[in-house]
Amino acid sequence: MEDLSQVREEIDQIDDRILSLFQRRMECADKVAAYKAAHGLPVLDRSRERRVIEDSAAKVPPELRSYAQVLMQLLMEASRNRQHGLLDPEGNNVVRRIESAVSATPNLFPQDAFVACQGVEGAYSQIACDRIFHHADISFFDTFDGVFRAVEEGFCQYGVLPVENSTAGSVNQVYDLMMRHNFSIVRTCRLKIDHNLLAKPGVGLEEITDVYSHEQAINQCHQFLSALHGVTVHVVENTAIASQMVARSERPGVAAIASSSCAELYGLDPLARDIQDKGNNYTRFACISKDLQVFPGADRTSLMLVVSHRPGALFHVLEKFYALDINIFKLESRPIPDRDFEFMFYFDVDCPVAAPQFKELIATIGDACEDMRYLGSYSEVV
Ligand SMILES: C=C(O[C@@H]1C=C(C(=O)O)C=C[C@H]1O)C(=O)O
Repeated sequence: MEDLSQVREEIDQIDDRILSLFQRRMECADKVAAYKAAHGLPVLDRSRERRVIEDSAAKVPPELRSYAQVLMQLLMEASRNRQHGLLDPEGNNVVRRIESAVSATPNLFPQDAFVACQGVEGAYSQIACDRIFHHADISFFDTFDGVFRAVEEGFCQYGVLPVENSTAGSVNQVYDLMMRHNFSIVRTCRLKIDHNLLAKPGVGLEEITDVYSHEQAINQCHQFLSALHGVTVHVVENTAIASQMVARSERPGVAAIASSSCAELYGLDPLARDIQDKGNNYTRFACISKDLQVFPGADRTSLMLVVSHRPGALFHVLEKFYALDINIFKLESRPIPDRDFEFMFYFDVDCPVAAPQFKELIATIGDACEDMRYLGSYSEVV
C-alpha cells in the first residue's frame, strides 16, 4: 500500500493537468460561442451533447461509466453557461421581461385593490387578503378557476388563492389551474389556521350527525373527526360556505369546520376549538396579478418546468440550483393533462431578484428542461 501523501501528490498533479485542460476546453467553448453568434445558432446543441456523453462512456471501463458521464455533463454545463454569458450578457427574453417589470413596478405594494377570492365572506382567503392589503375590495367567486379568470380578464386587479397547507399538503386544484392560466405571483402570505367546529347556538356536540367543510380543512382535522361517532363528513367548496349552510339549515345536527371569524359572521357557536391535528397548522396563500409586477424586496421565485422523460432529467435541473447555491423550499409535481405520466414541476426557490445568481438561473435553466414558465418573484408576509 502506497503512502497516503504520495497518492495525494499524484492526485494533485493530475488535478493540475485536468485544470489546464479545462481551461483549454473553455477557450474552445469561447470560439464555439463566436461561431454561434456569427451563424445565429443557439448555445445548446442537445445532439452534440448526447454524442459527447455516449463517447465518453465508451472510453472508460464499465465501472467508471456513470462517473465519466456526470463529469462530462458538468463540463458541458460550465461551457454552456460561459457561452450564454458571452453571447447574451443581458440575459434572455425572460430576464429582460423581469428587469423591465422591476423598474416599472411601484415601490410600494398597493394598499387598496380590487381582489378576487374563492368562497364567501369569512373564508380563510379573505383573512389572507386582509393581511396582504390594507383595504381590499373583495369579490367572491364560487371556484378557484373563477378567481384565476377574474384576474386574467381584468375584472379584479389581484386574486388570493391557497397553495399549500403544512398538514394537508398542496392544494392540487390550484396547482392544476396554474397550468391553464396566465398570471404572475406578486406576494405570498403564511397564515396560521385554527379550525373550529361550529354549530347553531344551543346545539350540543352529541347531537351532531353531519359535518361540512372544505376538503383541506377536513384533512387537517382527521383525528378530531375520527373520534366523533356516527357522524357523516361532507365536502363543500369552502369553509365559509359550510358555515353559511349550517346557519341557514333547518336541521340542528349540522356543523361546519371553519375559522372563528365565521362563527361571528354567521351567528354560530364553537362546539370545539383548535380541532386541527397539528397545533402549528399554516396555509400559504399566493396573491396573483395579470401582468408581471416585481415589488422591492422580492426574494422568492416560482417556476414551472417540464423536464424530459429521461434518466437524470430532473437531476440536471436540481444540479443547476445546487451550482448556483439556491435553496429550493418547495417542489411539487402534477400530471400534465393529456400526457401519459408526464409531470409539471413547480419550484419555489429562495433567491433575491437583485442577486447575480438570479439572472444566471433564469437565463440558463431553460437548457436543463424542455419548457420553463416564470411565475413571478415576490416576498412573503406572515
Ligand atoms: C461547446 C458547444 O456548446 C455546448 C456545449 C458543449 C460542450 O461543452 O461540449 C456541447 C454542445 C453545446 O450544447 C458546442 O456546441 O460544441
